[in-house]
Amino acid sequence: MTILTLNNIRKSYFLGKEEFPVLKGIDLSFDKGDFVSILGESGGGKSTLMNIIGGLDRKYDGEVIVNGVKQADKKEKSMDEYRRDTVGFIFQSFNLVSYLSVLDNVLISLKMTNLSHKAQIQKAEALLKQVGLFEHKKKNPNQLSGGQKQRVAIARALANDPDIIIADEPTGALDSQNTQDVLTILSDIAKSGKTVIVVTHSQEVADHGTRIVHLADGQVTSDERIKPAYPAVEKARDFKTKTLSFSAKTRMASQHFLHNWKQNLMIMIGVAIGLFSVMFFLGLGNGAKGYMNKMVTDLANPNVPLVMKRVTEDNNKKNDEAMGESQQSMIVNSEKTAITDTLVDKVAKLDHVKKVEKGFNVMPANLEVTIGTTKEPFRQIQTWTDMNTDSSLLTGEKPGQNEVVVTDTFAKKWDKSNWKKLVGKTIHISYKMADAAGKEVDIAQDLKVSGVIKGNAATNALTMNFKTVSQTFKDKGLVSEPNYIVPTIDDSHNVDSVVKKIQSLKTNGKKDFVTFSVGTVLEPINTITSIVTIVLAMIAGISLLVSLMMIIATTYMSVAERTKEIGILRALGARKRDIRSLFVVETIILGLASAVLGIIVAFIGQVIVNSAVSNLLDKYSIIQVSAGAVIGSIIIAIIIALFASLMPAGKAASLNPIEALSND
Ligand SMILES: Nc1ncnc2c1ncn2[C@@H]1O[C@H](COP(=O)(O)OP(=O)(O)OP(=O)(O)O)[C@@H](O)[C@H]1O
Repeated sequence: MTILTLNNIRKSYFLGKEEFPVLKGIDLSFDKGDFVSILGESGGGKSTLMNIIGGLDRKYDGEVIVNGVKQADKKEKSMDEYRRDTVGFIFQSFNLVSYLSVLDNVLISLKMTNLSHKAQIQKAEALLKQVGLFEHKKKNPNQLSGGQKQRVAIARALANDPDIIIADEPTGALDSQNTQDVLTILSDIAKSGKTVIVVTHSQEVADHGTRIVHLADGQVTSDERIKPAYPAVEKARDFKTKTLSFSAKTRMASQHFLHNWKQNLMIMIGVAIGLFSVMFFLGLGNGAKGYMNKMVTDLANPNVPLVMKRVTEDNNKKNDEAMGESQQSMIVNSEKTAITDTLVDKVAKLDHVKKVEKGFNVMPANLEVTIGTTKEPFRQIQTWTDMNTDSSLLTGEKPGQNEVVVTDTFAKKWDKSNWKKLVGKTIHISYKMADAAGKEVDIAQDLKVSGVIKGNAATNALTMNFKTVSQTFKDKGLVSEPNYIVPTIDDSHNVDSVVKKIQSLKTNGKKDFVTFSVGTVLEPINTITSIVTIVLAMIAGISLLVSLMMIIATTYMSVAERTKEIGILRALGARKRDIRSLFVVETIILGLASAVLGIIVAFIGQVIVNSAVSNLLDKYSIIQVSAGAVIGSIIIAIIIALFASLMPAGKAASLNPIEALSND
């Protein structure tokens, strides 16, 4: 019963335009249960013919008819399917995959079937029993003798239960005992109804078969039957072949990754250093920004902007320019800067404004504080509002009615060591203010010290509550309306929008207010920190480019080293894209492993640095690696790996299987 027919097969190789005909019209047919030896002189075209029969070579003229079906389109896909389904290869040099165990080598073929994982293992073990190697299933090919290797290769060729077994000099590398063993197995295969086609130089091998075909100079010179073909056995296959599954490819890729662990570890360290540095610098930027923000917001509440009367006549002036003029005018408490209740209401009615506090900030002439023999000039009188935070108090409390908060400079001048005792004492304050008409008014009052804040040479202020100041001014006939107000905003996210609204409030077409918030101070700090952080992270990121090159180079090297393996996989029926994904998946595993290593090192580094500088920064964590940076580095690692694998994996996929198999 014919399984394979070759009709007028012709094949030439070309060197430039010169044609070298190798097969010059081969007509042969092969029966089921036949053990055919193809004998011939070296260079006669035997291997070329085998490559055509095995579906590795598509560039020939003539017809190959398998099971009555002509190989018509000779497309890559149908040839892959043909190799997977119909033929099994046995090579002179065994061609086992070195990093896979004996069992896994047999399983490669079975991974291209729809058998369950368990059934695949059972079948692989049964095949290994059949060739007498079950006990060696866990060994690696390099732990086997030549004869044993060839028996593994036979088990692998039989795994898909193919109709045709093609063996190219299967005993060429074996001693006589192993040759006998292999020939017996091949005969048994033929007896099981399969067609065995063996290319050989050896008459001994040829005599073992049922038929000998002589090939010389690209033609069949004799076709001799020694014995009848073994009877065909009709046995339906209980599974189907299919393409290599993704999980099988991932498993193979991870097996190679582990096999090559030393080289991979080096690359991983390289990539991890890059990722670690990027994460570390971003973390430092985060921490530094957080620390500076904390410092500033500890001093002043960011949710409470300062609102002053806009005094400039020019509506187009930007807020920051207009503010200078308002601050100048505030020094003397004039009607120009007074914020009337109507204006206060306008702000209070805005959305997200919880409450509005009134405040004063003035710079009276001859402002002086006396207690006992201690006399100290001050610069400003300001009022305590929500802008001040309780944490700014070194001791004591915020000022109540007829109370005042002084600076530690003053308190220490009074008593260097017991300065805190100033709280509760009464101090005498005197200063001069000009009234609306410009006439000087003398003010003198005794107030109780309620607390002490850190002195600030620039402001050097006495802090009272609004009512205390306003009442004093009212009693003296001075402007008693606040010269600034502080709205408290419900949520920090709304500060910007409320501030913008306040800046655009108008009376009779003229803008009412200018504003100042800590947020505006923080903005440039944050911008600069972000820029510095990004620049540092980018510099660190350059090492990632180096890693990229490193991965590309090593993957190319790996493709070169594994050329033979690629040929074997193609011969077993793996598609181009399976080869590509093997390399891509392995590089992605490498990228992910590097990211994990980088992340672990970054977190260890974070703990070490943070605890080292903890005392300097008041227990603040200066390195703060964010979840975003962690996720980002995983993504970067995957992108680098993907990018690095594209070209080498493409090269691997496009290798010609015949050339790959003949690679030494
Ligand atoms: N890729 C190729 N390009 C050009 N010529 C080739 C190529 N492959 C094989 N040939 C030539 O084709 C002829 C047949 O080679 P082939 O390998 O089929 O011979 P063979 O009978 O298998 O020889 P051997 O017994 O030594 O393996 C040889 O002359 C060889 O030089």
